[in-house]
This record gives sequence, C-alpha cells and structure tokens, in this order.
Amino acid sequence: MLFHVRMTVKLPTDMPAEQAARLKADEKELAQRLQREGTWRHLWRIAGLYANVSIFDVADAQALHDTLMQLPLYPYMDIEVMALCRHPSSIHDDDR
Ligand SMILES: O=C(O)C[C@H]1C=CC(=O)O1
Repeated sequence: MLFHVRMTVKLPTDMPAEQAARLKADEKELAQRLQREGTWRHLWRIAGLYANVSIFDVADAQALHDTLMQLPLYPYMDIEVMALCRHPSSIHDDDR
C-alpha cells in the first residue's frame, strides 16, 4: 500500500549541535536503508523548508505507523499522511 507522507522537522532551537547532528546522521542511515529495501520509495525536499514529501510502500497503515515511529527524528516532526490508491489513468504498473 502506498502512502504520501509530509514530514516537517522542528528541532528545538536549544538542542545542542552535537545531538542534532547525531539525530540527523541516524535518520539518514535509516532513511537510506528503507529506500534500499523499497519501503521508502520517494524522498523529496520541499524547497525552502526543513520538510520532505515522501512515498512509502508498506503492507498497511499499521506498518506505516510502526516505520514512522522508528525514525530518530520522529519526536521532532509534524507528520501528515494520505493513503494512495491506483489512478485508473496511471501508466505505472507498480502504482498500487
Ligand atoms: O531531512 C528530512 O526531511 C527529515 C528526514 C527524512 C529523511 C532524512 O534523512 O531526514
């Protein structure tokens, strides 16, 4: 099942730089693993914002929830989710 996810990162302004750098590095490692595994299908920066638009490919809403909760930056993100289904005019066989 595909989900459109928008994540907006809001790190506390008083977070020590080292802690922020560690969180970002851990997030990057997991994000890249999930992309290699096919779970995190698309990851785009929203221009001008510390935010992204992503497409996740997971079994169901529970699996998406569990994946998002694992993200190191999860406690510092606002997350909006939209469930997606196949568009009848899509030419992409893997849109499901
Ligand atoms: O930078 C972000 O948008 C937040 C998060 C998502 C992937 C990643 O590496 O960090």
